[in-house]
Formats: sequence, structure tokens, C-alpha cells
Amino acid sequence: MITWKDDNELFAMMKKELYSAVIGDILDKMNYRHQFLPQRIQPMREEMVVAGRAMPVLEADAFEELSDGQNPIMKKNFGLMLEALDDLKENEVYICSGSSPSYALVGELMCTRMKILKAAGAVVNGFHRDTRGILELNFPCFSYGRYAQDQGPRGKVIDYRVPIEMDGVRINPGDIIFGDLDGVLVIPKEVETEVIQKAYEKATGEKMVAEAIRGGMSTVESFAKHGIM
Ligand SMILES: O=C([O-])CC(=O)C(=O)O
Ligand SMILES: [Mg+2]
Repeated sequence: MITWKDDNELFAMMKKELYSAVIGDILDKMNYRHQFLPQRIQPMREEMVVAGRAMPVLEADAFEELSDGQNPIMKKNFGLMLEALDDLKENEVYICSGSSPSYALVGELMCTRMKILKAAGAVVNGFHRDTRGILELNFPCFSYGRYAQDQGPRGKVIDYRVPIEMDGVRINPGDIIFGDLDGVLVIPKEVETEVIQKAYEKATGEKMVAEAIRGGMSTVESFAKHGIM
């Protein structure tokens, strides 16, 4: 059985050995059937993989850059975004939801700060901008795609390290976020060890099945033998 001594070892192993399909299959088997984030959230580059712990960021639409209303957060540029960025810890994922998808929730300067803090990546329920710059950083960033329209006058971070959702998928602080070119999913903290150990076992089994099929075995026979497809 696969074990790990800390998060650094765990996330390095996950990035090398696991993929979203195999983790999703195990979550389904354990009756966690709503763990994939919306399909339109894609890596900026096919090779990008993210594995880390959720640092959820709650964003809300605003209709003025600085408002004169009752809430002091609305009088600050970007609300609490700068504070949220500076609070990121090693292996954490800046994961942001709550606003309408009509502007960029992440850009090059934000990713530069995240990278310096050794964050694992960014996953946003909306767009990214500064594509060239982020690609140059080679920082794992997952979004709906490229769109430069600014969040400055349109949205604000109103809280962080609080639960968020994307299309009904719950993301709690500290949950494991894993994403690759087939999608991004959430592994709830309370079941992470079991999910990861079973996913590793299944990934090992899938390698054996692939080998058997390459060797000419029928799919019926290989399923009967390994119980994996
Ligand atoms: O202003 C923003 O929302 C993001 C941005 O351009 C950057 O991080 O460079
Ligand atoms: Mg920018």
C-alpha cells in the first residue's frame, strides 16, 4: 500500500502517478459522485497538473470600482484579493468562485506572487488573462480560457479560507484539489487517504490491463481477470 510522510511527498507522487480519471472513478465508487468541477475549467497548457490543498477564495460581482455603500470591503481595490494572495501557503491552490463569468479572475502578477509563495496552482470559476506571462511562468493555471476584461471595476474578493462551490461542488479549505488535462476534481479531506491509496492501486491495475490488451488479450477476458476498464 502506498504511503507518504508529508504533503510534499504526497503531491509529488500524485503528480507523477495519478490522473483525474482514476481518482474520479474511486470517488464514484465511494459514492462521492459530484466532485468534478465544471468541464469548461481547463488547464492553460495540456501538460499542466495541479495537486495541492484548497485555499478557497470567494468573489462577488461589484458594479463600481470603489463603492460608497455600507460595506468597508467594497471601498478597497480588489476587496480582500491582495490579502488572500499574501496568505497563500506552500502547496495551496488559489481556488476562486462566486462571481459571474464575465471577467478575468487571475492574471500574471497574481500568479507571480503565488509562485514565489510556492503555491501549487490557481483554479478559477471564470477566465484568466495575461496568457503569455502566465505561460512563461509555467504556473499551473486552470480556467474557462483567455479573456482580458478586468475584475477591477467588476468584482471583489469578499472572503477567503471559507467554503465555496462551483456548480454545486463543495470546496472546503484544506480539501485536496487535483487537476490535469481531463479535468479538475475535489478530494474531500475526510476521505483523502483512502481515495489516494485506492486510486494508486487502480492506476497500477490499469497499467497491467493496458499491457494485457497490447499483448492481444480480449477486453472481456481482461475485465474478467482484472475487473478494470
Ligand atoms: O488585475 C487582475 O485581476 C489580474 C492581473 O491582471 C494580474 O494578476 O496581472
Ligand atoms: Mg495583469
